[in-house]
Amino acid sequence: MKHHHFIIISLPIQGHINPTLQLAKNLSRAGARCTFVTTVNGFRELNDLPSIDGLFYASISDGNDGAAKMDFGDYLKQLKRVGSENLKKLIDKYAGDGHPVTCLVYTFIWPWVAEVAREINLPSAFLAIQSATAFAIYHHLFSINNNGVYSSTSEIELSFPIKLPELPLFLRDDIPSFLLQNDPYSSFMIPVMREHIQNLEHDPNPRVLINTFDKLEEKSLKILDKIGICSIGPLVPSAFLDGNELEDKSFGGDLFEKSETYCQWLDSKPECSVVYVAFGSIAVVKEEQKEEVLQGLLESERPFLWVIRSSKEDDKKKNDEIYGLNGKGMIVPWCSQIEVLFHKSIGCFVSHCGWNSTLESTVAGVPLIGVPQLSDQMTNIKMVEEVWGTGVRARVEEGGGGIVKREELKRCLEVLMGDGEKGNEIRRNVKKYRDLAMEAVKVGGSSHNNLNKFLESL
Ligand SMILES: O=c1ccn([C@@H]2O[C@H](COP(=O)(O)OP(=O)(O)O[C@H]3O[C@H](CO)[C@@H](O)[C@H](O)[C@H]3O)[C@@H](O)[C@H]2O)c(=O)[nH]1
Repeated sequence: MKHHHFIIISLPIQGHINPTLQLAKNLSRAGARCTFVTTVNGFRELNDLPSIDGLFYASISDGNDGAAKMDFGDYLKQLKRVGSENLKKLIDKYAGDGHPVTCLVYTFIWPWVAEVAREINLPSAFLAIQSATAFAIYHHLFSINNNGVYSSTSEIELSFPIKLPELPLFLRDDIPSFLLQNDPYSSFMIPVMREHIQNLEHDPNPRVLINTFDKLEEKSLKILDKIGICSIGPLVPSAFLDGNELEDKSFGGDLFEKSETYCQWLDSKPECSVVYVAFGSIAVVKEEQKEEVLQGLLESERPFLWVIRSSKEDDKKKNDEIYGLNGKGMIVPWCSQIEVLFHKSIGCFVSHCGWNSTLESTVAGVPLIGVPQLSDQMTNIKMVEEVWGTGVRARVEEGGGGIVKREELKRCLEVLMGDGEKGNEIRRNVKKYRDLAMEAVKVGGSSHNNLNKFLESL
């Protein structure tokens, strides 16, 4: 194999860092040199960075090293302006040090990295860290070649349902929320996604690596064939895929401090009895929603482990005081989610359905109850419920302010953890997709082969 040096670049957001860093680990293990890059400010926050031969770390300034509060739209413009100059300097530095960079890999929000690569004559690859289905929707709306409705402007009202070959019909509630003009993120996410898709369309040799696997999203991947997509997922620590307990047991690069106390508590619970609840690293869950979840969990009388983000020990104590759990459940500020999902006591995952959480529950074989909050989470739960049959979406009542009520959560828990036929069917599907995920990543599997083909193509 040619000696590669990849720069792999990610925003310091947990849902972006985890798959990106995992790809860097996988490429390093395959013999390449990889430098994982994020912003100066983000880099300071990262804990437990993995130490692996061939894996290095660096940061570039985005012009906001003091992390001053900024409008996100303005921040993205600054990131492009300052970040592209600093990225070029970093690449020059490595050339001078005798480690010339051979490929730039970038994730969501960094579309301009492809332009930097073109300018200095390097290949680049886009690492898509959401589902192929969400990506197929972006492609449908933004593609110039397909005359997408958002390809030149976002002023046009979308009409529903959105039809994509061989996929279910997508209604307003099923597409990534920032594609709707009244969404608070739409004004900057729509231009960014347009830039991503159209950059790939203008590239004579586009390369897209996506964190999914063929058998999970065959039909969505087929739609994306023309932009050089190949599935290389699930990107999760290898110990959970090959059963080698000794190495690679966590993503590393945590932005939040993990609690240490929950493992023993989980060990004390019967198999498949615990409800794990977590809403990822971005969504701010409304107090009213938290109260409904809490009451639903308490009334369902099942033990639960709930992540309520907070980095301070004080806040953790406060949580316990506020919620008065009396040992019925446990609230932690952060945990190693992948380890929790693989714990034998976990019976179901109440999730916002971020793409990483959705994939991790698939690999761990844990059924999902979706309480989507924003972004691609709506699309993910639609696929979970209607295509894969690996979970259910908790419904909100009309006029209910978008809040899932306690009765609905109890109903879903009964479906997934009770012994009815629907629950049995969901558990069978979960097992099927877990096995297919394991097949995809093993030597000779589709994701394993695709990563090798990518390396050979450079
Ligand atoms: O206590 C916790 C909670 C979460 N995680 C990890 O944090 C990541 C969370 O990622 P994800 O489930 O994708 O949620 P977000 O962090 O909210 O991710 C954002 O980014 C994703 C990728 O673009 C999108 O799919 C989501 O909708 C978006 O909210 C996962 O790897 C989890 O294992 C932990 O390790 N410990």
